[in-house]
Amino acid sequence: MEAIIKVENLDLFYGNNQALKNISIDVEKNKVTALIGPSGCGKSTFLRTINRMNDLIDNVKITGSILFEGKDIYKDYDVIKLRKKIGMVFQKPNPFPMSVYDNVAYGPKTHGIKNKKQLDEIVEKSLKGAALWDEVKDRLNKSGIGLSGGQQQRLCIARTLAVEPDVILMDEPTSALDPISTLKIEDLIGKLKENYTVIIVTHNMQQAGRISDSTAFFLTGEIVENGPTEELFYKPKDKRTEDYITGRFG
Ligand SMILES: Nc1ncnc2c1ncn2[C@@H]1O[C@H](COP(=O)(O)OP(=O)(O)OP(=O)(O)O)[C@@H](O)[C@H]1O
Repeated sequence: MEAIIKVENLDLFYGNNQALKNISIDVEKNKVTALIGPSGCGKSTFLRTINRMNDLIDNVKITGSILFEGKDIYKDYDVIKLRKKIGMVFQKPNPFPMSVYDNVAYGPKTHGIKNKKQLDEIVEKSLKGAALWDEVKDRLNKSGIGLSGGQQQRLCIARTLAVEPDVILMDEPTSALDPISTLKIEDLIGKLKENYTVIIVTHNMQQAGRISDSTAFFLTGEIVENGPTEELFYKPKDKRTEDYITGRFG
């Protein structure tokens, strides 16, 4: 297996409150890794450490290391460059209040691409990559906010793809969506892993089972167990994992 991200002995404190405890995990390239666990166990906090989103929060202290392609993201990386390589999709679709086209072209433009033909190509490729092109190709100049919730979330995925990341972090990307839109995003995630590495926080264990190759089970800031999704679901090594996946708590 090829690990694109290696997390070693990661601790994170919000003030005096330790939210992540000695997290170590290898994330495999071109796979989907799901992060599961009860509310407040640190899944989102962990996801945010991977593209340094916690840097924006006061009073956060992080020790240990996260290596991305062998480089320490807290020491050897410029944060803007890092976020270009490691993109993020949030729980609630958050398109910018601008046209569908401009939503997708925004990232490449900020990274210096000005040529209209090149931008057109990026927009089309990204919308196709997010399985949205056919639905919006005739309304590229209409507002992104006018799309349905599921389309908005795919637009946000297209926006992320437009800057050609290697890794896509997703924080409960379907929790605000109806079942049909959810299945579309799940199908899409299955396709995305051909070209990208996906790490997804989900509350929905069926979803983790359906879409992920590996799963990490978090509990009170620690990873109790992680490994191939089937093993974790059907042959958990730790009693706490078994209790959680069989619905005994959480
Ligand atoms: N900005 C913050 N400042 C202080 N404490 C925080 C902050 N964000 C999260 N926490 C705390 O860190 C712990 C982990 O929270 P986090 O949101 O990472 O958990 P989670 O597993 O993603 O939960 P959920 O599934 O409910 O989203 C919680 O105790 C939470 O209260």
